[in-house]
Amino acid sequence: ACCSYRLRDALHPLWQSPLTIPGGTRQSPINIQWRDSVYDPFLKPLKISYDPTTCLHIWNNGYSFLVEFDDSADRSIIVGGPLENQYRLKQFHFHWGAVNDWGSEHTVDCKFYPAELHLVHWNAVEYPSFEEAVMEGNGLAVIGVFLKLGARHEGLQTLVDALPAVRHKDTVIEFDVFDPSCLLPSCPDYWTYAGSLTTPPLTESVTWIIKKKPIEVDEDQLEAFRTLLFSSHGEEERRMVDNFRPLQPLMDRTVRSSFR
Ligand SMILES: CC[C@H](CNC(=O)c1ccc(S(N)(=O)=O)cc1)c1ccc2[nH]ccc2c1
Ligand SMILES: [Zn+2]
Repeated sequence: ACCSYRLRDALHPLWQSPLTIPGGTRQSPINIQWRDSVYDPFLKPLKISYDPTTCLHIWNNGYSFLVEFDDSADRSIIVGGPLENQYRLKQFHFHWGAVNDWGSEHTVDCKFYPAELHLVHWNAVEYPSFEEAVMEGNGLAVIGVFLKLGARHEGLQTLVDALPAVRHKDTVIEFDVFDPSCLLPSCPDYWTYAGSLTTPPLTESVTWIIKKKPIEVDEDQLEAFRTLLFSSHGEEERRMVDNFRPLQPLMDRTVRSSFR
C-alpha cells in the first residue's frame, strides 16, 4: 500500500477524533490500485437524471461547502451501475488541498488529485429519510469525481462565483437552478466498492462509485475553494483547506471496475 494508515491518520489535524471507527471493516477513502480492480461484466451503466430546479441552496457546514437539493420526491435520481434501487440526490460537496499536490480523498495508484467532488444520494425506496438511510449498509450511494488542473470549467464557475457569500461556517445562500450533471465526465467508466462516510459519524453505509476520468478546472477555481473558512464569523480565521480524510485500509474488499 502507499502509506502507513495509522500514523498518517492519527497525526492528521482534521481527525483528532478516533481515526477509524472501532471494528470498522469498510472505511473510506481508499487507494484504488488499478491493476487489483476486477472487471465485472454484470455491472450496468449508471443512469443519472437530475432536475436542475431541485437545487435549493449552497452552505458552508464547517467541513466543506454543500449544494443541497430538494429530495422530497424522485426528481433527481441515479439508478443502475452497482445499485439495486434508485437513489435520490441530497447534496454535493468537494474536498481539496492547500496546494495542487493533494486534496482528493481517494487516490488512484497512490496518486492524489487536487480535489474530489462527492454527489451524495440516498435509498428512498427502502428508507423513509436520509438520516435513517445513513445508518444502513445500502443506504447511500456517492459518486466521486476527481478534479485535475487544466482548462477553466464553465459549469463550476457559477458555483465559484457564489463562494464569497458562504465564506464563513454556517452561512448559506439561495441557489435555485444548477444542473450537477455538468460536473460529470462524459466517460461512463467507474470503479465501485463498499465503504463509509469520510466525515463523522463515518457510518459504513456508502456504495462508492468513483469515475475513472477526472474533470478539468483551472487554478483560479481551485484557489477560490481555498478562500473558504472552517471558522464562523467573528472567530479567528482558519482557511478551509486539506478537508480530506486520510486513506483507510482496504481490508477484505475488492474494487470492481465497469470497464476492461
Ligand atoms: C449522519 C451524518 C449526516 C451528515 N453527514 C453527511 O451527510 C455526509 C455525507 C457524505 C459524506 S462523504 N464525504 O463521505 O461523501 C460525508 C458526510 C447527518 C445528516 C443529518 C443529520 N441530522 C442530525 C444529524 C445529522 C447528520
Ligand atoms: Zn465527501
